[in-house]
Amino acid sequence: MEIDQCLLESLPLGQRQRLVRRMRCEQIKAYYEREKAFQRQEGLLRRLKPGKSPKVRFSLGDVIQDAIIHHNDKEVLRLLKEGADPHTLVSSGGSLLHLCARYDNAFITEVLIDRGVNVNHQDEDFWTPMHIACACDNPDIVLLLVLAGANVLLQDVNGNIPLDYAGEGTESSSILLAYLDENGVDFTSLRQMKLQRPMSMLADVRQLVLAGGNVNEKNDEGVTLLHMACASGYKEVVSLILEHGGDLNITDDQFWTPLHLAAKYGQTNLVKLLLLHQANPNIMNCNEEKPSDVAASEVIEELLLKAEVAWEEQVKEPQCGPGLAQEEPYEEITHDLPALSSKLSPLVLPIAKQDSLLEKDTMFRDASRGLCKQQSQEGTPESSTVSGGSKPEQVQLMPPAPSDDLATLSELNDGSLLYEIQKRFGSDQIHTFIGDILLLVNPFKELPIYSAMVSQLYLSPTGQRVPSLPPHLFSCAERAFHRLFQERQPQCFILSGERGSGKSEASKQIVRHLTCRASSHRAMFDSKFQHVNCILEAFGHAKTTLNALSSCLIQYWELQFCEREKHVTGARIYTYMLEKSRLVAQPLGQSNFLIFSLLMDGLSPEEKQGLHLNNLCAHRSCGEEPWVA
Ligand SMILES: Nc1ncnc2c1ncn2[C@@H]1O[C@H](COP(=O)(O)OP(=O)(O)OP(=O)(O)O)[C@@H](O)[C@H]1O
Repeated sequence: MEIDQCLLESLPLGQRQRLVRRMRCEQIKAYYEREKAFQRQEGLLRRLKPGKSPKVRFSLGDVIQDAIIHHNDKEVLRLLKEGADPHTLVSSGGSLLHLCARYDNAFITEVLIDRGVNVNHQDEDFWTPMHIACACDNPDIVLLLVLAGANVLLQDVNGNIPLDYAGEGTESSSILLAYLDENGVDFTSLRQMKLQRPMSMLADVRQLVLAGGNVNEKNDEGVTLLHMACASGYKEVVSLILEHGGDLNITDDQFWTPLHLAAKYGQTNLVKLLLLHQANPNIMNCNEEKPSDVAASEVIEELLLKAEVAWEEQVKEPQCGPGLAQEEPYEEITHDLPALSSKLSPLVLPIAKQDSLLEKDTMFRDASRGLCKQQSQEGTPESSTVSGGSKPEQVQLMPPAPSDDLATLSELNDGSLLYEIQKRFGSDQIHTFIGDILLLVNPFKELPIYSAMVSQLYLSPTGQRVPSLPPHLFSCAERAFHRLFQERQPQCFILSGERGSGKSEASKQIVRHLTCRASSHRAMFDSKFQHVNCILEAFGHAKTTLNALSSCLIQYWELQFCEREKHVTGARIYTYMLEKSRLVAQPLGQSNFLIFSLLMDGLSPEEKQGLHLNNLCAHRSCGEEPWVA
């Protein structure tokens, strides 16, 4: 609408105003129409470009691993065509063939062999694909590898050949035995071959000694020849090193002595030999464990405990002379080493995690034994509530899975996240990492995953996640604990979720785990926390429609730590923001603070009478809800 300025000025004021208002309205209308048209155009463009939403991109190497694991063979072929490298290495240092062997993917095994992938590639633990195929008893893969010319005599880090992992009577072992037989390899020569490793180490050490070398030389991690020989059970090498000034009590960077390693790896005779040479059984490693704490068998543990006592006595009265050496001459102990736990067979874990699982398995046993010991020593009622009885605690922890950290999933959208969480929940995996955040789904049932023994398992010297253990609240507690010292900043946990989602339970577990760090005062802390929780729950919790024990207060816990020894030394609790209004008015279907119901349940009729609490219905502030104990 165009208006001549002179004409406008000549008009009376009222007319002028009306005209200008009309002009404005038309301008605004035009503006809205333009905007609408613009938005329509934008929407159309967006629909025409559906791929524009932000997406996480993974390398071809990552995607092909996932496709192999899930037997998505077409996808593997497509990725190889797109340029994915068939020689890609996986996290354990193994090849894609290792993955195929583990997940029984025969089709892709053939494809990779055709593409020239090294069938004898060894991962960090020197496992070849054949080792894995045998351990998982995947005979198709064993056969394909044999036909492809794989070397069936390659030894892993423990000197085991694939046949050592093939269960007796399995198809995999039959294939290998037939193959070895055809090639004229008998068991005597196999045994000789297994002896080669200690023999070559013995020859190397002899040469070193002859050349005047130092047998106590350490590598980058502080490990000496004696550590290696003890862990592997090479007795002659150990004897030779000891003859030439080997330091029995030398520690590596993690403060492990040769005795620790011999004990941990079940080398009974070496434990005995080292003790006879006066190895100190009381040295602690970085986890504050003595060799007896990491012993792989009861025989070893007994030997070490006896030696500890003898050592202490000798320190007190040096004239008594060496304990064990005088009492018993060295004799070989011929007993079977503890077999791999059934947890490792059938193999459900990436091979690189086997050793750490074995380690954890030993820890499970140690922790339960240690706990029983602790209970019998303490014998207090509080200590028995920590683990609930003298028999070893039941622990149910799942093996690590790709979905442990949802941030690493190749497909990230609402659907895939929900699917994974539901799947995990179905197998009682209530904890899941999403990057650094821990997601916890309330199971509404007791799971054996919060015991003191599990706490022990999650203790970590650095606060890093332990790859062989599944996501857990205790991992987060460990991280915070270590960051406290690394960053010298107070740490806090933000527990967020709707009513009844499990925040209070989670905070209790975190505090309980951190008290594991309280060293010798642990039982005292546990008992104090239980008492504090009773009081908090009584005065700060009430029944709501979603939660029979809903917290109506905000709590603030403060734990104090000793910096030098990294132990919890004290704890204080402040209670902030009590929902005081609940005292006089409760929402529909909810009750007052639990202390009232506890009073009603606990008081004798006389006491009730004294407090005029005879007729519950007479007290308006008690609400209509029945009392909850
Ligand atoms: N990790 C868990 N394992 C087993 N049961 C759990 C767990 N977490 C919570 N629960 C169950 O769910 C109930 C409610 O949990 P909790 O009181 O911790 O929730 P909340 O988030 O603190 O609720 P509110 O916000 O109402 O205080 C608990 O009484 C317990 O029965």
